[in-house]
Amino acid sequence: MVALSRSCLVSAQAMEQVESTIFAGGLPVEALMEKAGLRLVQAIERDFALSRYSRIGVLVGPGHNGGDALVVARELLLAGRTVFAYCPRTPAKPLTASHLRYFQSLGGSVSEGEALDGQADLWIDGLFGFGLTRPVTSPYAQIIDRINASGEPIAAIDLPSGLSSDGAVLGTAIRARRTYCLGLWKRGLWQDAALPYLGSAERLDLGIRDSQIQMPIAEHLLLPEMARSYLPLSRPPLAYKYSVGTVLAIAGSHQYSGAPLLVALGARAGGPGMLYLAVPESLPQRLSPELPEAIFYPCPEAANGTIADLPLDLGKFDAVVCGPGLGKIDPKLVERVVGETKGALLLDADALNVLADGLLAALTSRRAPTVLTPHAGEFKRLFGDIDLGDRLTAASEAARRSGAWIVLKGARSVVASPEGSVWVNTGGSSALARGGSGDVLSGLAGALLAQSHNETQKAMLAAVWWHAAAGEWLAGQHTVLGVDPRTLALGLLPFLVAS
Ligand SMILES: NC(=O)C1=CN([C@@H]2O[C@H](COP(=O)(O)OP(=O)(O)OC[C@H]3O[C@@H](n4cnc5c(N)ncnc54)[C@H](O)[C@@H]3O)[C@@H](O)[C@H]2O)[C@@H](O)CC1
Ligand SMILES: [K+]
Repeated sequence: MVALSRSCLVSAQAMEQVESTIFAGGLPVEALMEKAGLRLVQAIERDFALSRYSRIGVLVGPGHNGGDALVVARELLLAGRTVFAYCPRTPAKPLTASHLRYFQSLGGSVSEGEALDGQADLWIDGLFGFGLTRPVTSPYAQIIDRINASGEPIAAIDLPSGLSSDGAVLGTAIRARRTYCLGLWKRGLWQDAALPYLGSAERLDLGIRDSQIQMPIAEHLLLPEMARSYLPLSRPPLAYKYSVGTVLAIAGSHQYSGAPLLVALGARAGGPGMLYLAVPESLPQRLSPELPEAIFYPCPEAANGTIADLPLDLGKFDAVVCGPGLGKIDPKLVERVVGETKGALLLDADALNVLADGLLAALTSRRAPTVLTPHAGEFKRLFGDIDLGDRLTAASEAARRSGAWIVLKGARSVVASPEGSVWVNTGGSSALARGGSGDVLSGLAGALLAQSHNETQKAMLAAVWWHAAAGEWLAGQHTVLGVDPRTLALGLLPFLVAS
């Protein structure tokens, strides 16, 4: 079991509660600040070859984030580095003020209003942490914009200043090279909106024990080691093809005649016992050479090249994937799929669009797990009144309303369970921002769902992690331009073997 402190995502308020538990337990705030500062110095020395920098500028804000920064500045000074503190306002918090005095007592130089340009070739951002409560204004906004514009690397303490701990960018924000989050992950760092500011992020452990995290935690990082531990799904020695998962994909149209192949290749990597494809009748002869193992249901076609009927029993599959490339299919067909599928049902792409209004009502009658995999556009059509500014809350609210699992795809995909848990994927690459990547995910997820006997959490967390991590891995080999959906699907298993 992964320690809660490693995976949990907290708001500023939750962090304050944890810190008050720590202080009430007897640790002085000064000690925690000193510990944070020393952890920061270690990490900064590890990540930045400090001897390469001629002048290190430490931005000191009015609160304890500034206090952390001054501990770092003092330790760098004592290590013989050329460092100065830039402190635009007298510190509001006494502890920060005393660290400023001590830094100066050691001969540390402090500057206030001078122009910043060219003053340093490495900046450490201690302006604001999780105490930021309103958009940054003068003089901080100008300082942030000038430092960003300088192009010099910035190491951010706890959060890039200007980013709220819930993820909203309040005005302007530091664009960090590296962000060192203290103690527990602040949830805002994992909203897509934070990505341009975060740089690469690391959590610095401050020795917070799970017992000190007393509030219920609903939001977690989808830690790679946790998702990886789910794969490959266990397979009993006495398996036979029908016992290890049967998955049906309902996909494709004349316009999107390749979608069924992408879904099937994604499913294949997931290792289902049987793979079935319900596609427009003109497609099988093109698809079957690539998919010798697939069993086809050729479906009558409508005038617009979409599936016009589904001549099959939808109740006999462990999992059904419906949506990729369906085009403007008759909504009644999707309603039939929702009504007649007895196993796990994953709805993606056009199945989501076509049912936008009627979908949610239809889902409530289902007993087996349902998974919706919208990207932001599909999400807006389905849940238009839910604000996507906070993707974690949005996915969770949609899951609660629909009673379905929600995979809100994006730079960092969010998985939300109907019971209220949320996971944010840590990986991902813009290499996957291509039509068809989602088809591969739907197929892979469907194959894992077919074998997971209602352990939907395992199947979905494994699928989302696997798909994104494989994409990153492949981008390393083919560049971000070279991960077309077919390369991705064919790379899923080689990635898993290598990881
Ligand atoms: N509380 C603690 O014991 C510890 C806190 N830590 C550090 O302290 C930070 C939290 O410290 P604080 O709660 O003092 O707050 P911050 O240092 O994050 O914010 C500074 C102060 O700025 C003020 N402020 C908020 N928004 C502003 C705005 N837009 N313009 C101007 N001023 C604004 C607030 O009054 C706040 O107290 C954490 O992010 C972390 O870096 C760590 O040292 C660990 C120990
Ligand atoms: K900061």
